[in-house]
Amino acid sequence: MTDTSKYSQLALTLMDLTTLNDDDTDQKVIDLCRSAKTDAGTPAAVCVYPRFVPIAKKTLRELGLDHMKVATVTNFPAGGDDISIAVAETRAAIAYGADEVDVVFPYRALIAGNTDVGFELVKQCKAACGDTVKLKVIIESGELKDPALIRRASEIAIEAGADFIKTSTGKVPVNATLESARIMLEAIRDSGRDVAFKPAGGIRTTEEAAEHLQLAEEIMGADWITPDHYRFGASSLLGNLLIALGLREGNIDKQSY
Ligand SMILES: O=C[C@H](O)COP(=O)(O)O
Repeated sequence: MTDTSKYSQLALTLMDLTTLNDDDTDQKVIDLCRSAKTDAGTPAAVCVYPRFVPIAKKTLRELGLDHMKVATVTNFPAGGDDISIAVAETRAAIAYGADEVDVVFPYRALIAGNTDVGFELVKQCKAACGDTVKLKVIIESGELKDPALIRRASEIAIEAGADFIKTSTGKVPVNATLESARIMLEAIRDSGRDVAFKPAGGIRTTEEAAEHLQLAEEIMGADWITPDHYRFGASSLLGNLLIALGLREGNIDKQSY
């Protein structure tokens, strides 16, 4: 197996196959779920807005893909600092049936020097999730910009109980970069805790996915990279991985998933 095939196959199984668009509909979410059934296996999860969690669960069940998780987003994408709103949205997402909740960290508050609100927001959202629902904390690294702030946000999220730390919403100019990924993976490694990582936003090509995976191998070791520890948040990567695996013909620039 070539490196390209190896990383493409691995990336596919690590993907949170995502649609988070204002014009999402039940049909678009059904089509997204259908696209998850490939000859190379399935992504780890689909990620949709909260109101689409029930249709995603139902569709995956009908497709025989119950093993796939349904993730959703809260406090998204603004990352406001009202803890009660973030917690209420997280509870509502769980009530809809979400297996995983991606909550946006109040990154603007951190930029303004407030470390407490981020800690408390993550802590209370994790308490709402309990042991069964995974909490992924989006630190919005492209807006934090300063490496020290990216490191600090990662540490706060980890200390407050995040199951995953995630780079980005995909809704700001700078999303997942290798530089931010390195800082966040090192924060996970240095914490000594069993916390996972999700680069998200702007990852479209097999080469970009492979570069992220090689970085994770360097910092955490190849054995660490499983769906319990690593996800790609991506809306336009699957088609390119399938082309790289020889399972789909086409031009990578034309892929919708
Ligand atoms: O969490 C996932 C991101 O919103 C997806 O971003 P993307 O559309 O750039 O792949």
